[in-house]
Amino acid sequence: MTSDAPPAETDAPSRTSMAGIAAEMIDAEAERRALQAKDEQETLFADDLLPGVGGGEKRLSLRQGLAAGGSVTFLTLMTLGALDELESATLQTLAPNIRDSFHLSDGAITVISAASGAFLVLGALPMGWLADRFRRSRVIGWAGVIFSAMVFASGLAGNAFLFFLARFGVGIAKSSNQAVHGSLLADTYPIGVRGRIASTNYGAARAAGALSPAVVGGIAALAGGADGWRWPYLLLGFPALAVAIFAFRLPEPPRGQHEMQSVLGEVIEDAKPLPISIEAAFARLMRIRTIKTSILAFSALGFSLFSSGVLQNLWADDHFHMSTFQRGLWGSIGGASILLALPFVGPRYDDLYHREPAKALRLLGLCILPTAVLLPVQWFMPNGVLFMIAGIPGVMASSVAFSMISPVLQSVTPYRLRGLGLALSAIYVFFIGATGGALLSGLISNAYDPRVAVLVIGIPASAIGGWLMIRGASFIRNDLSLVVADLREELEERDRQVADPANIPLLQVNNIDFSYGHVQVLFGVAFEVRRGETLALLGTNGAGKSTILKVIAGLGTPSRGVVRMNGRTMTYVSPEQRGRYGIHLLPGGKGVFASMTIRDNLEMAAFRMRKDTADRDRRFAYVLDLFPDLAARQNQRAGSLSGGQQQMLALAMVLLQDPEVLLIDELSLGLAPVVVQDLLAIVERLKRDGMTIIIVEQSLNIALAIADRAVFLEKGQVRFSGPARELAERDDLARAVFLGREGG
Ligand SMILES: Nc1ncnc2c1ncn2[C@@H]1O[C@H](COP(=O)(O)OP(=O)(O)OP(=O)(O)O)[C@@H](O)[C@H]1O
Repeated sequence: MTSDAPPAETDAPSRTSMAGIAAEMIDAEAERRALQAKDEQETLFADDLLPGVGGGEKRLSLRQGLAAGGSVTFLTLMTLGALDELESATLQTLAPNIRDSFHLSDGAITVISAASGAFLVLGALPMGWLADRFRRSRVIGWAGVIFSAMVFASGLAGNAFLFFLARFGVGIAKSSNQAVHGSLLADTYPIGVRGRIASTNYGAARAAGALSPAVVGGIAALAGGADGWRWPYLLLGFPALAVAIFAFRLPEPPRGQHEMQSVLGEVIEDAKPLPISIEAAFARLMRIRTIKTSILAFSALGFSLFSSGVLQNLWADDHFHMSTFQRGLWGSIGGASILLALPFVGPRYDDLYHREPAKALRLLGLCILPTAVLLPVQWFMPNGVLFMIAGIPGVMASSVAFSMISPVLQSVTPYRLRGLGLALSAIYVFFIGATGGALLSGLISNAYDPRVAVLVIGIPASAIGGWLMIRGASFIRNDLSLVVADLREELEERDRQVADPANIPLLQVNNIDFSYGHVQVLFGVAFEVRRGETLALLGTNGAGKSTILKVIAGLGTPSRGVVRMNGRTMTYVSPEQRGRYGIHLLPGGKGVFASMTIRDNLEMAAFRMRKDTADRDRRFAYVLDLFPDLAARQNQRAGSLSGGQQQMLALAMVLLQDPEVLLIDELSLGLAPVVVQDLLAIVERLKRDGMTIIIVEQSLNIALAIADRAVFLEKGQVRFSGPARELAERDDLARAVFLGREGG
């Protein structure tokens, strides 16, 4: 083997000066920024190519849209949503009766009713996860069954604790509404009617919420007595159960079918999607700028919207001495005005989205913004009637904007992540927005008065919410273009797999962009590895070699692009799950527990196999046979081993996992040549045993000695991909490796 001595000693003087190095770093960063800016600009398709946009798409009436997916899904989910809302208002109306029945304090009943909202947020994540993995009709059905059982249980609860537990169940089950319904609706009905479907659903829920106090109060009064409050719960449980049982039979449409139809003209079905890691999904979703800005906008809006009604009533009572009836009347007029406005916003949103999606989002921003001006006008009104009247336009406009949260998110969320995307928004909007806003309003209102609370929170919240929404509008074209690009890539890949099913790569990365915070370090990285192949990843310092290994292992979520194993998408699969599918990473640096013995290190690594002792023994035998040095000194402390031996132990620990794809970051770094030779011999043996290996190597010679193919990365981009020996002939690239080592 030849030496890796750098051939460019003559470059040394210019590089050794600090100023030279600093200038080089500044240049490199400027180049990276330019690349990042270009990357952000690059993906812009014409409007006509975006899903649900432009002349090629037929305009649909709501009736036509519902007919396309069968109206039964819409009606069932709308009924479930309305029953949820009816139930939500039940506790508010019956709170005094329940308090007396269980001999609770005002504080305790308030906590119990507020807790239901928090449980709703708790349930959103699991519901979203289930929605992205399993038949949504089944998830909705089970959630409905639990909901009705818990509603019955609320009515039957013998004491306050059992009542609290029942509320817990109700809250969790209700979160299906946020996370699962939106996902199923998006895939059942065409893109062009999403706005109208959302506004109709919202209207039905609001109407049910408005009717609830009368219905619930009426039933409780009819039943009479101290336990009269139980009857509304017991009666509500029956229709909820009936609709839930019906929901099991709802059809399950292919995920993303309408985007695919619109963009590709056909539907690609992933019959068995791999489980999605919540962390990875959230990381990806928050990289989509339309999602990030609109979730923040709706959360800001939630800060003022959810507590404004209570504060308004408190002020009307304290300041204008309005009676309960008067306040109730104005509340109903306000609610009715929202119901009257909803039939306009849905069609308008759909219409604008069809023509130019950015305009649809801007419309929502423009609905939110005026509240910032209307609030001070309202809260300085001289009398109660004017105060109530002036409150109507702002709440009406903000509420109709709020009703469009689902269509906005549905449009840009990758179809595999719809459930989790909606869950994410529920967490932000209901927990941070509603609960955070309520807490803050409560604090300020206690310290000063409701007017101060509204002005201090409401004005900035509406201004920020509106501004963010308008800002989000400028991102949507790019984000929809990325949806198009991803779908096209998926179709190409599907066609390739159908045409040549015997030749599906074991591992594939395509179009990978990755950023640390705002700093993008990978730009459209793509390569493949076939079964049994050894691929060397080479490149200059900081080119992104370790980062792409992390992306393959699931330790980093790309902001764009796809990772596939055996042709199946695993971009959002957790690192642990990838380990189960056979992807294992030997990271660079120290990978052993220094204070533990070799044996204990290995035992730790084999923890996952503790139940299957036969498998565990087989793997131990294999690994100890590969590393006789380690086998001979199993009781020695790992920290007392040489660097090379520690590297062997780290490798042994990974090999215990029985990897199908082994990712090695910097096998030879800092090790003596003789140790490197030993390690290479082991890699050769692994190759013979059929293992697929991706190895990051600084040394070109080592890479050439073991790799079948090589990929050369520079500044986050693939500069070369091909047989390893061809890379050796590329003088420019080979030199870059040496210079990179020198410079870094
Ligand atoms: N955790 C991190 N946070 C922020 N930036 C990071 C992080 N890790 C790496 N980077 C940056 O990302 C870029 C790619 O780093 P990476 O470690 O993947 O490169 P590499 O090709 O493996 O380099 P080297 O050979 O020097 O290890 C570099 O500019 C690096 O500074």
